[in-house]
Amino acid sequence: MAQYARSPAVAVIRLRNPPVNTLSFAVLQALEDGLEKADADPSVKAVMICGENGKFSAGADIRGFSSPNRPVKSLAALVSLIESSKKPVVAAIEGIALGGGLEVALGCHYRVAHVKARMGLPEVTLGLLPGAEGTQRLPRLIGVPAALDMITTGKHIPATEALKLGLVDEVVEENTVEAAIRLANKVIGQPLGPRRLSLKPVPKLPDMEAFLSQARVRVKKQAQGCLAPELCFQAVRAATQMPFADGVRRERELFMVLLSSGQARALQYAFLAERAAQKWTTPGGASWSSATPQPVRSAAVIGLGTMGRGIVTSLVKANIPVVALEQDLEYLNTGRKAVMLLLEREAMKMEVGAQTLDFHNPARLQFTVDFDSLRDVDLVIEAVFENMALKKEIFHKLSRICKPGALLCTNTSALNIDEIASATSRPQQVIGTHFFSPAHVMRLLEIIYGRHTSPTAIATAVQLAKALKKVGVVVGNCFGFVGNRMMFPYVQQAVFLLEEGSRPEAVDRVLEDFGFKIGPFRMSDLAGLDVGWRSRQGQGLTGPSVPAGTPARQRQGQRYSPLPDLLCESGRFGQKTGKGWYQYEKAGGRTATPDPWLHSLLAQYRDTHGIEPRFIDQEEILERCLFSLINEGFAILAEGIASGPEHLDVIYINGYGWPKHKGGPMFYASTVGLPRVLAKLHKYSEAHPDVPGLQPSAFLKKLAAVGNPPIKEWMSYLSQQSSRL
Ligand SMILES: CCCCCCCC/C=C\C/C=C/C(=O)SCCNC(=O)CCNC(=O)[C@H](O)C(C)(C)COP(=O)(O)OP(=O)(O)OC[C@H]1O[C@@H](n2cnc3c(N)ncnc32)[C@H](O)[C@@H]1OP(=O)(O)O
Repeated sequence: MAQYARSPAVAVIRLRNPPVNTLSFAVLQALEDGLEKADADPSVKAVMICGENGKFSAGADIRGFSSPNRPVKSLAALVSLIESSKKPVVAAIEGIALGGGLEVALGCHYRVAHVKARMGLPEVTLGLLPGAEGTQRLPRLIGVPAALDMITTGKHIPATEALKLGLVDEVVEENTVEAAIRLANKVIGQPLGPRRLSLKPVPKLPDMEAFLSQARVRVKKQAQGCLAPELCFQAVRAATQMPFADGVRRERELFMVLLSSGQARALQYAFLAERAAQKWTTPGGASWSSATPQPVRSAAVIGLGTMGRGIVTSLVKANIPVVALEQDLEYLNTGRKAVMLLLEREAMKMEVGAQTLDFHNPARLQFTVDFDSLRDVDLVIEAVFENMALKKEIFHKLSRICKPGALLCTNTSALNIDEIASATSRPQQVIGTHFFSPAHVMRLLEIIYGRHTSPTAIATAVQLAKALKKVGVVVGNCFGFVGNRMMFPYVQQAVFLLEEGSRPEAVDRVLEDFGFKIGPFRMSDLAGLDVGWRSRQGQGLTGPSVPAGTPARQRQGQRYSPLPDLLCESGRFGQKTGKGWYQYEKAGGRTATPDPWLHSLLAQYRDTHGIEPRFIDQEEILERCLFSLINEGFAILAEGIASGPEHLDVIYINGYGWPKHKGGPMFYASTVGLPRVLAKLHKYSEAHPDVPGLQPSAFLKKLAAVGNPPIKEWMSYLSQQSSRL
């Protein structure tokens, strides 16, 4: 757990807890034992602390925070013990020093970092604050503005920046441990008082009060309903107002508030859910543990519309050479200009000193209208618009042109992967890669395997997601896959609520107050109402293919709302036309204003269809929208489309603006309590029997019958009893 060695006057304590040297009880105990041993040995003149396997430490064990057997051993006491050592202690930081790991380093008298190391106090992203005196030591070391920035954002900073801030004393390109031992030998006998951060004053600012009050406004704005950033701010402010010991007491009080909060539980769950979702499996038995990805050394993107441009940008940023293809020169030139603009913006955003984007080099980025240029690429991503016939034509061509091992990806948000694959002679290499707009910004990549997709193809797509710095979530093939399939009932409820008496701005407000970045109507306006309209036309739900005599508000015996179709028929496609569920300052405008035209359309519509409008309260809006989405999630799990609730939550947090501090829809359901979700769905489905999305799924009923089992146990109920579902 921590190895003790000598070199010769320097005691070397190596933290050892693979894979990232988290500070378990055993590690803390071993560290304490090592310090005592070094203290007791007169031949030891200095101590050096480093981590096993090129990593200092990722901090406290996140799984431990929610465990009833949480270690009682205080990390803060150990950090104080390090600081009070009479022999100089040097930290050798390789890889990462995060959270409690960095706090240990702050207790040391000197810090040496490898040039590739990263440091940070990411506790805020887990709903916590640096509770081992980090909020008191860091401002004393690097000043309040920089400390506040690190602590309230949780960002990781590279060693070079840490050196500039004064967080580390030395940055080395070679052996960090040797450099730290050298430094330890050098400082033997030097006074330690000035190196003990708890004894230092917090550096003054010309007007600390003014700085803090502006910073507080900024922190609050960025927090978007999250409690931890505000409490992190309060802890750092305490450092500016109180002596060290009092500041530590304040830090501890604030830490305890956060530790017991639901937000911290949700954020810690979200961290672990993201890791769990990387461990994909399919019902056919393919799995992350046995599948090997193919290398992707070059890629092609077909179609340079909004999605294609973002995908090209993403690939270039990941240093993967790209061939970008369009159907003709006019589209190609428009696409090329747009891609270059995106890349120039991205290059400007890149860290100073980071590798530059090499996008002017034709060997890295080539534009073409010639399909033959795709002959040698390792992977193709087709990103043309959602039209099955067109996609099949392209895949047929690809299967003739591309080299035998090439992975063929389709960027689609709903279309059937098997049907697309059927146009090729190699369906095992066809896979869905559903990017989210803007594709070079959004973290989510939904990876959809078809009936014939090989495990290698899945593993390669997952590897690609990693290379693009995205979260790849592997899911099965069904209409809308996971994200959009769960979104349909949610948006449907939002529209039904309008029919019954609500307004877009009322529905959006409730969901935005809940924490969504954007409510369903503002989201539809942003995405373009015509997208859904085309899809409904394709499904025969609206347009000339609807049989004469079909009731306006019914399709196949189920409730249907033609309201979105009516808007599209009046040319209201959302932001792009300046009018949708809201009005905008101009076509392409972004400021949504409630629209009296729409309000009178709603009034007329209700008159026409004999609907008596009623007041709909916030609770009903929230429950009908969220619980119908969650209900679909349970159906998806029961069908084996996703292998666990974590997958659904990761998709919603990273692709649909679900508030991370509420853990994702399935986690949220577990916090509400499954019996309560079920009871509400029963209530609403009795009131609206013609809405299948409100009828509780069999899996939800099964789980709720047990009570409210922990989310990590849900899938075990399914495998035991799936035959009866
Ligand atoms: C009376 C109450 C007393 C309570 C006592 C509490 C005292 C509290 C005092 C101080 C507060 C200190 C708090 C903390 O330190 S919180 C932790 C802060 N650290 C982090 O947030 C780091 C999180 N980890 C990461 O960012 C990354 O994992 C990474 C950069 C370290 C590595 O990234 P990558 O190489 O991409 O690998 P993975 O992310 O896949 O991780 C590999 C593996 O490691 C697991 N893991 C990583 N960090 C932790 C961790 N801190 N705790 C537990 N597990 C961790 C990760 O889950 C992966 O494992 P897998 O899920 O099994 O695959």
